[in-house]
Amino acid sequence: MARTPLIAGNWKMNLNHLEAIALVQKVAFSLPEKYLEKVDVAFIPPFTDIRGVQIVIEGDKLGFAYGAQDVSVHESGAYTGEISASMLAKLGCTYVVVGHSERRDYHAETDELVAAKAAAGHRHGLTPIVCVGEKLEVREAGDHVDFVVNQLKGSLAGLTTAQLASTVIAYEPVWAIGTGKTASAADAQEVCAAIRSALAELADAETAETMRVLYGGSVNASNVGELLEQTDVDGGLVGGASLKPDEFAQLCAIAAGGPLP
Ligand SMILES: O=C[C@H](O)COP(=O)(O)O
Repeated sequence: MARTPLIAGNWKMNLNHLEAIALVQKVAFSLPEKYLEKVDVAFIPPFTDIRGVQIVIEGDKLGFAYGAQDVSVHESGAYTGEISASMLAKLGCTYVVVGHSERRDYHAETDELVAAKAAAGHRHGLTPIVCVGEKLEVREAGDHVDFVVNQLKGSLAGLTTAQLASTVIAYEPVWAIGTGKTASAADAQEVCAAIRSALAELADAETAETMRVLYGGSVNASNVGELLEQTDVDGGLVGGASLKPDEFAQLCAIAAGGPLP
């Protein structure tokens, strides 16, 4: 089954709304539209940038998707500082990232909360990008596959097969995030394959074959090609390199099968 690769640029807490518009325009200028027939490209900006990103993408009819970095489990009400899935859907978001390791670490997010956020996204037609990944000590102990599979099962608990079918998984080893240390392509493949097997148990083999499993952690234009050659790696959740428009455009072009001219 051929899965269209997805490259999602997670800007984290970078770029104000004016810088956001400029970055999307620069990527659009550098990346000819024909590449978007072979790769799905999404921007995941801070909440305050989403409206601007929507306006430039819709106004210029750009073939990009966009989404948010987090979502509330609640529908509405007295939850100061939170953003609901219905608000994101109304802004035209396709994706919402849930369970990023920075949320798990700095905001004590549990698997249970991550699963509830994924469910909240699904209630409003958003595609959750559910992040999982082990810390260095877990990998050094050789427990990374078991750890990630358990974390995955907890973070998807309660989702139906239909919801799983429209969920994206991102494997991000924590030790590779923002460190310049990428997992080797073989390491990424090992865990992404284990994730797909677990998805086959949670849903069924056919559904698991259609689901996209991304790798994240120091992905750049130089290593994305080898990562995407792996059978079970279907794209990248890109942090630092997504803030550099020329590099991000090149990275997307490589994911589409050929570098920019
Ligand atoms: O969400 C993106 C990841 O945390 C990867 O970030 P990075 O590419 O800066 O390592």
